[in-house]
Parts: sequence; C-alpha cells; structure tokens
Amino acid sequence: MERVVIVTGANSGIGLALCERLLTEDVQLRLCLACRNMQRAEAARAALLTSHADAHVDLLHLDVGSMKSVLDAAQEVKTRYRKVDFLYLNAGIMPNPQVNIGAFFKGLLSRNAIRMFSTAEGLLTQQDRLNADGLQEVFATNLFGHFLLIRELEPLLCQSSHTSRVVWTSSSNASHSAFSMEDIQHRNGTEPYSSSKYASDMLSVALNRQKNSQGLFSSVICPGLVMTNLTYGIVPSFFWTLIMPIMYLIRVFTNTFTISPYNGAEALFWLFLQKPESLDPRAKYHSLTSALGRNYVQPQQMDVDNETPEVLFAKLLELENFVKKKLKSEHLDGDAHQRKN
Ligand SMILES: NC(=O)C1=CN([C@@H]2O[C@H](COP(=O)(O)OP(=O)(O)OC[C@H]3O[C@@H](n4cnc5c(N)ncnc54)[C@H](OP(=O)(O)O)[C@@H]3O)[C@@H](O)[C@H]2O)C=CC1
Ligand SMILES: CC(C)=CCC[C@@H](C)[C@H]1CC[C@H]2C3=C(CC[C@]12C)[C@@]1(C)CCC(=O)[C@@H](C)[C@@H]1CC3
Repeated sequence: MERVVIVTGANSGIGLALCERLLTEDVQLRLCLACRNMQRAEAARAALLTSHADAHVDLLHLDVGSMKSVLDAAQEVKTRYRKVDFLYLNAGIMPNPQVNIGAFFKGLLSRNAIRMFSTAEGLLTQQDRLNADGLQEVFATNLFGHFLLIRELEPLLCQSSHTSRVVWTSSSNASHSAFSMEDIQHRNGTEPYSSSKYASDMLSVALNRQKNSQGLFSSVICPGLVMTNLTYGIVPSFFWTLIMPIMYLIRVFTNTFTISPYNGAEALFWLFLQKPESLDPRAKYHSLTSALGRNYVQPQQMDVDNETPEVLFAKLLELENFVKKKLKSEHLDGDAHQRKN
C-alpha cells in the first residue's frame, strides 16, 4: 500500500526541500502539503511536479495557528486517507525578532562564541500576540495546533497493525530557561520561540512514553541555521548574502551552519529512512554540514527530565478540552444568531 506523508508548512523553506527529497527517494508516496496559503501551496505543488511528473501530491488547507482550521483539516484527512505513515510537524513562526547586538559582540569575544552561533542563546527576543482563539500565536502555531492535529488524527496514527511517525522541526534555540510550566504559552516572556520549541521537545518525549505501545513514534530534529523566510525575517536577505563568506568561515568551527534548505532537511529525510525502534526517544537529531559541504546527522540528548513532559502533556489535554468547548459554544451561538436573522 502507498505510504501517506503529511508535511505542515510545506510550501517553502525546509518543508518544501524535504518534500523534494522525499519524492526523489520514493515517487510512489502520497505526499500531502498542509499549508495555510493555497496559492503558495499550488506553486509548491507545481514545482514538485516539474521535477517529479508522476508524483501524487495532494494539498490540504491547514492554518495550524487556528484551532478551527486544525479540526477541519483533521476531519478532511480522515475522509481522504485510511492511515498516516509520517506526519512532519514543520510549520513554524518567529514573529518580530530582535537581535541583541550588545550581547552578540560580547558573545563574540567570549569562550562561548561557537555555542552562541549554534543556539543563539541570549541573542534573540520576539514580540508575540494573541490570536483569534485567545492563544499566544507562537505557542499556537509552533506547538498547540500540532498537538491538536496529532490528537485528532490518533485513529490514523495509532494502529496496532502498523507503525506511524511524527517528526517535530524543533531548534537548538529551544531552551529550558525560556520555558515555564506556570506559563506554557509564554504570555509573560520575550522568548516565545525558544519556549515553544522546548515544549515540542518535551511533548515528543511524552508522546513516545504514551503512544509507542500503540504504534506511534515521535522524533525531534534541528535543521541548523538555514536561509529561509524565517531567517530573512531576522536579518534581510541582502545582508545574509553580504556576510555569506563569513558564514562559510564559521562553518569551519560549527557544522550547524547548514545554510541551504536542502542541507537543513537532512535530519528530517534521514529519519524517513530509519526504523523507529532504532531511534532514541530522548535525542534531538541535528542536520549538520561540514566545512567541505558533507551533510550528516548527529543525535544529541535533550535537556528534558522524566516527569515534566507528563505534566506538560496533562496541561495540553486540559487546554484542548477548553478550546474545543469554546469553539463548540461559538458555533452554537453562530447558529442561534443565524436562526434569529
Ligand atoms: N531557518 C532556520 O534557520 C531554522 C528553522 N527552524 C524551524 O524550521 C521550520 C520551517 O521553517 P523555515 O523553513 O525555516 O521557514 P519558512 O518560513 O520558509 O517556512 C515556514 C513554513 O511554515 C508555514 N507556516 C507558518 N505559519 C503557519 C500556519 N499558521 N499554518 C500553516 N503553516 C504555517 C509557512 O507558511 P507561509 O508561507 O504561509 O508563511 C511556511 O510554509 C520552522 O518550524 C522553524 O521554526 C528551526 C531551526 C532553524
Ligand atoms: C553570522 C553572523 C556573522 C551574524 C549573524 C548574527 C545572528 C543574526 C545569528 C547568529 C546565530 C543565528 C541563529 C539563528 C538566527 C540568526 C542568528 C541569531 C537561529 C535562532 C534561527 C532559528 C533557529 O531555530 C536557530 C537554530 C538558529 C540558531 C542560530
């Protein structure tokens, strides 16, 4: 039976590069691009079909930052497919990023310069906002929408007869210190991106604990620093082009400067080729590129303890209940309003 692979945020950057690589590996796949902007999704589909004319590429409308859209999209997936083999949770945002220039130059002169270039620890802040569901936008997009999608697709993902995989595009910017269990949405801080990625690392550990026995396996990757719309939001693309020689020089000291989306997708693609039982549920798989341009994948233990992932999982379940109830009552109010008019 053909394998079904869904990729969120597949219309650009690392997600699109992954799709290209997956089709090069297996053109028989049923590949579903789950995107919020259907025009961009169509363009991505057309680009993929140019190089893989016989491929089966479906489009799915999914705004992972809107809970109504996630529920509708999950319903659509359940009518289209009988199982999902791979669900790549790749869509992500980093709104209004600010680089702390002072910290950058201070870090440059310190012993932690290499670490600073690979994690951006202490360098980046963002300005988040509330979305239409009343959730913090970064949390909703990078974490909660994906959580809800997994929950809704459980009948297709948790089947005893076969194994399914979810793969999170996390980041080496994920940091324990940015996350608080008392404020899982990061309403009060200035590092919502780092917090949401740390939460995805924990959620993956919790999913493995709870769902491996039902045939669902979760993995986490970091693509390295990649030139995409996300990084062009931090520093304009002409500036990246200007400093490209410096970037290649830095690659001599840290192989985390993968730079191209193709290289960044290495760990996502590598995981596609692995047996889930051979993977470490507590590892983050890093895409790396050597100074000579060789791509490879290296696992690194995540900074996650045994108990906290379960606490986060329980909090997300609570929030899921709350959000679903709210959507239902809004729906009923809407119906009543329509009947009145
Ligand atoms: N670039 C980098 O250096 C790194 C990136 N990452 C992660 O990689 C992932 C991919 O990002 P990258 O390729 O770099 O950046 P891009 O901006 O190119 O890709 C992000 C994708 O996510 C989609 N997306 C954003 N918000 C939503 C939403 N609400 N619903 C559905 N889709 C959405 C975007 O769609 P649209 O075109 O409509 O905006 C786009 O397709 C992200 O999770 C990011 O955090 C991690 C580490 C480093
Ligand atoms: C490269 C030079 C000379 C200057 C650029 C300085 C910063 C803009 C840059 C240094 C480390 C980068 C970095 C990211 C963004 C841009 C930097 C802060 C990320 C946070 C991008 C998104 C991620 O998820 C991380 C893996 C990146 C970590 C490194």
